Amino acid sequence: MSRRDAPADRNGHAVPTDLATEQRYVARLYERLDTLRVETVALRDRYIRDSDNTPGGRVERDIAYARHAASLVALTAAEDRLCFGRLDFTDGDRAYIGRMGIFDDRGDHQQLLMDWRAPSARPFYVATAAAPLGVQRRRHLRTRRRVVESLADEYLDVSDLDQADLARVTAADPTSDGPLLAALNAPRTGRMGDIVETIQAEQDRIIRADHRGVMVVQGGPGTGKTVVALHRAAYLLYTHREQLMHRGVLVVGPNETFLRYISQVLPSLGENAVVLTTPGELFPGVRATALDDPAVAAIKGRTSMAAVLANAVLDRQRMPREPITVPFGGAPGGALTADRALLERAQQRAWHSRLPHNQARRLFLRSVLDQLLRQLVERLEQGRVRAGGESGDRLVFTQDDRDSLRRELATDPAVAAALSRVWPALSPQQVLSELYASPRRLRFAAPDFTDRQRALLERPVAEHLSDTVWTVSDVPLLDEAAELLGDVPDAARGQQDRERAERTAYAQEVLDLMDTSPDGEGEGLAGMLGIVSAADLAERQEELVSLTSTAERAGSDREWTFGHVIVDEAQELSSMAWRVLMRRNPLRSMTLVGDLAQTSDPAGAASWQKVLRPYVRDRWHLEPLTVNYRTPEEIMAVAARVLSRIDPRLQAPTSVRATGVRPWRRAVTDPAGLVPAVVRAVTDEAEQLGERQLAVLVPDDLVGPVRRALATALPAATTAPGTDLPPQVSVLSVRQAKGLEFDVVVVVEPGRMVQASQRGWNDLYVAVTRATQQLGVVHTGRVLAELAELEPR
Ligand SMILES: Nc1ncnc2c1ncn2[C@@H]1O[C@H](COP(=O)(O)OP(=O)(O)OP(=O)(O)O)[C@@H](O)[C@H]1O
Repeated sequence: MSRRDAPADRNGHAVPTDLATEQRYVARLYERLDTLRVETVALRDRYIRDSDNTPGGRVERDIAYARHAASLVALTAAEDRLCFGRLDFTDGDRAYIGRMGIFDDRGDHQQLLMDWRAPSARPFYVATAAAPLGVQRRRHLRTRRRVVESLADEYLDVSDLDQADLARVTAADPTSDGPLLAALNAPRTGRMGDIVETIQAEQDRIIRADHRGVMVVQGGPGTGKTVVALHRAAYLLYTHREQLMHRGVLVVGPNETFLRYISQVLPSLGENAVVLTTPGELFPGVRATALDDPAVAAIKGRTSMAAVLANAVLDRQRMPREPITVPFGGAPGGALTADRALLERAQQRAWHSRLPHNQARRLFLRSVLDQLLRQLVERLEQGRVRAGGESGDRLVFTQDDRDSLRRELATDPAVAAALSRVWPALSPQQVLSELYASPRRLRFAAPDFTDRQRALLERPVAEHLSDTVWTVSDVPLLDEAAELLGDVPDAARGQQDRERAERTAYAQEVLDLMDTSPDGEGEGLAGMLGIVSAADLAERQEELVSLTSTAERAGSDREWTFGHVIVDEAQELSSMAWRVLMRRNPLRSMTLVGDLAQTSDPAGAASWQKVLRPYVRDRWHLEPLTVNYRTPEEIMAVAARVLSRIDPRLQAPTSVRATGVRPWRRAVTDPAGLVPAVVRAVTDEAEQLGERQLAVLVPDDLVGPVRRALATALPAATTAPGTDLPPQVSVLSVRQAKGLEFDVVVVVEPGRMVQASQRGWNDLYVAVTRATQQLGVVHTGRVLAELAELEPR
């Protein structure tokens, strides 16, 4: 394969005519994009103006609005670097590749631009000189604000070129980086960008793989796992749009900082039917960010917690030994009695149904009421008292009498109060917080745990349930409890929950209609949809779009199941968290990306096989990624030594580039001088930072002190620029830095990182692989042998 960086003459100078030709073509594409935008806005607005104000008309308008608004988002997203490639085939054909498909509106509606995800665009990513797939030349176009700035050509098949062309081709600029290296060397912005222009062949294979089944993408740091997973989401939504738009794609990332970091990738690819979430948000209504101590997290993450929760619910179905007095004014003596035998009969009936707790409760209560009614009738009969009649006559109850007595029993608040504690309606939050708060309940639910393990789970109950601080490890337990409890009856729900359920139901109906009724007939929905009045519709349109978006619906519905699930940093999830994700994706259509060598969570994975076997046995496949696009060779050599401490058999990924800059280390003799030394080192680096981003990665307990010291020394650099972007210099723990990258990284006290937990070497491996350009280490005491070769400063 031969590469040139610009259309060059014999001396390697750009050929202006090529640029001018491409500029003309690109201008035409933008002209068409502008027209499409104007047309879409007009269509969208016409629906608002012209639709009639009947319920059916309103539904049709809402749906059309949502559709056109989504198209507009995609058209707007395509603006930046709309066209970035061209393929010239040996048979004379030519295709331009870009962010979306665009067709001519004249003549035979020829395709002007091919979506990068289309099957015919594939050679742009995978054709090589050895397997050119009919491609003679691959051209990369670099554009900025609609202007073509440069071109880079690769000739895959030179056999048909004439002498002049061949001379041009071989006059490549040997110092040229090519589009991939140019992208990798560019300063980081604090947000991940898309890579549609430079997807590599091994990545393309993963992005376009069949969506059915479970695929695990295992690769070392910087091999593009995250970025590939996101492009795969965009590819799947394009290829299986009908199927996936409706159910949506779920992307799970380790924390909110990470989600912010990747948040622009899919919108820049024009895709919005994706729900981005963290493991702490998988249970609707709870947004957990707090972390348990590692020992507690390890216990909460075990599969055996599923049995503990089942027992905890069973505990709430246990019958009291002593009979219960049920006050009822209509009974002789003013009360009935529910003894153990009566209650156990009702319990058996409820268990027999195999329904979840809250649904089975209805059967339980029904059975108790039936038996109480029988008792009441018997006692009334035995009392031989007939209302208004003489004593001594036998009382005869008709079916109507019985029905009305039953109604009285069922609606009597005193009866309800007496029975409410026997098989109570429960929310997951109640079950879990009351379990943690009671050593007795814990003993019943976790008989196989040691006293110490149970003690680790103990926690006092908050004054109000809504004040409970849930941890990330609690979330799968809440979900598990919800599974065992079934729908929480309205009385046990909070106001917010109720509102959310209503909004979800509304949006779902609108969406169902989009699916099944193109002419917008929706008379059955008339009442419900009346909540969107014609008068305030204009202002509510945006809200409606978000209501009908997959994210809103799926985020508020625990039973929502996704068309495809992508998990990033998948090695960090506990066994209990996997159970939640599998429930959200019964089809088992999943892409899991991770690196077992980077596992730091105490409940995280040590083997993919172990994680997946319970759900898919061996029906999953592994795709390795082996090239590191982030970390230069010099830093990777350090990382490889750290990796060998985790497992000497593991192979670090190969860096795609070198920078010539050696990583450095600075030893601090007096531990009290550590923070000032970090400040000095970072200040030195900051002077040469320019536009670049720097991160200081520290042990957890140093986050506060180092952050404060740097905020004083470098106030401007450590303040977020007011936009959504992070500050130029950030101080993070390793856990917070997971999945992120920075131009320059300073690692503080690696020795302490290693000792901080059982997976300390994994943490250090993550820390030293975050930099795209330079790595420095500041340490007290003796340097770790693995870092001894860093250049002393
Ligand atoms: N084909 C590509 N073209 C341009 N940049 C790429 C390409 N592949 C990967 N990159 C870049 O390499 C960097 C690392 O990618 P990414 O964060 O996806 O790696 P990762 O495997 O998820 O890393 P980690 O395991 O450390 O989180 C990112 O900046 C990404 O944009």
